[in-house]
Amino acid sequence: MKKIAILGSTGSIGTQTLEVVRENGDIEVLGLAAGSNISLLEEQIREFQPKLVAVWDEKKAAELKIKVQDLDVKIVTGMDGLIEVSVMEEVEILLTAVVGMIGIRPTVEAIKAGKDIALANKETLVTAGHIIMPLAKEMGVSILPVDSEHSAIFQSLQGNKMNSIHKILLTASGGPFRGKKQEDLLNIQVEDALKHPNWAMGRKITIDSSTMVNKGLEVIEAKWLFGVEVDKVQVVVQPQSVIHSMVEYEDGAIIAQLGTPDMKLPIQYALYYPKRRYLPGDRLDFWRMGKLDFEKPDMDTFYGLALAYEAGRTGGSLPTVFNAANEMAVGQFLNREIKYLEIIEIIEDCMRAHKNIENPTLDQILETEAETYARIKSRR
Ligand SMILES: NC(=O)C1=CN([C@@H]2O[C@H](COP(=O)(O)OP(=O)(O)OC[C@H]3O[C@@H](n4cnc5c(N)ncnc54)[C@H](OP(=O)(O)O)[C@@H]3O)[C@@H](O)[C@H]2O)C=CC1
Ligand SMILES: CC(=O)[C@@H](O)[C@H](O)COP(=O)(O)O
Ligand SMILES: [Mn+2]
Repeated sequence: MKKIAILGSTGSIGTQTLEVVRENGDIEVLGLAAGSNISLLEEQIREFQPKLVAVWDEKKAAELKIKVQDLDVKIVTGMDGLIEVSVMEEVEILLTAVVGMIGIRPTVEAIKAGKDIALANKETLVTAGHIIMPLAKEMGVSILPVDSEHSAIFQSLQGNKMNSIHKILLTASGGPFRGKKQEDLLNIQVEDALKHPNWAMGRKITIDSSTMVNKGLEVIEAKWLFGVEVDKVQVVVQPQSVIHSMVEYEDGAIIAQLGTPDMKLPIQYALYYPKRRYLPGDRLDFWRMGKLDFEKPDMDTFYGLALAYEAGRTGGSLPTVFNAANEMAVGQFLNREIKYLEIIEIIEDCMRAHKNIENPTLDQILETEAETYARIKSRR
């Protein structure tokens, strides 16, 4: 039995991970963590019987304790709780699927404790990749990508350890507003932005896909996972989301991973790497698929992507500003406090105001996050 813990078990990736666990039957879930959805957590506890469960919200944790008092499970709270789950002694792989840079400290502590990381939580790598990747190397642990594009790149790199990457071709759906111009986006409502053309995902990443900030975060994520400069990562809009990403080698050969849009494949690949296992679900049918399209991203309209390249190229604390500003601005948009186009205006404003720190420590990253939040709050 493989032993895992999951941060963000009640979310889109977390629940799909538990489906993979259920379908395979040979993975033991020792720890779970979530924010506040205790009704789903109770169901998960009853089905998977973890030893330790972290709930961010203290009141909800107290309610959950009462609900599961008939079971042998310890409930912990807050950041200490998240970390306790992340470093559980018997856990081999920690799947990180919390949303946002809240995942940094648990991920760092898990690596220090020698756990392999199946990483969906891209914001952690975007902001702290310069700490996480060398630490993982030092500790001899693997960072296994779960994000679909990075899993595709990782799969396309298998058997090519001796060959250097000429270019990464990172595919993008283009989101629900592909082909639109700034003036078309003036009155976009939350419901419009939450309609992703191909993927069913959590709310924050769905908004990020619509602004193409998701692709920007993924460019920086690729920089850290695959050790390439951001300018070697070319974004290719592939509206059908059939080609999940590609690697071009020095001889011009391009190797890609294709499939239906189903996150269970990258999740399962990360959990069983390097083995492939049977996965139920739809297969690509080339006779019925229709045509595949390819486009250049419109970085004038979706200039959050251009800002991400700038942040990734500059490095230091600027990617933290890019990410933190986006996290808060997306939250405000989802709460209907700001207009859609303000998301990117806020990111740019925060980036322009920031004095970059070249090689920030963990504390400096968290201070930069707090300063960015304070700047955004002072706008109103
Ligand atoms: N969904 C997808 O298909 C993909 C997602 N990703 C990445 O994976 C990550 C998760 O995304 P997704 O599953 O869509 O997000 P969701 O919003 O669906 O889920 C987020 C999860 O994190 C939990 N959570 C939130 N805040 C805290 C906290 N403070 N402490 C503990 N748990 C917390 C939530 O708990 P609760 O429900 O109780 O609030 C929930 O379990 C993101 O970084 C995203 O970018 C990457 C590729 C694809
Ligand atoms: C499923 C996944 O990995 C998401 O990050 C997805 O790729 C979002 O799609 P776009 O950002 O390309 O619209
Ligand atoms: Mn992705």
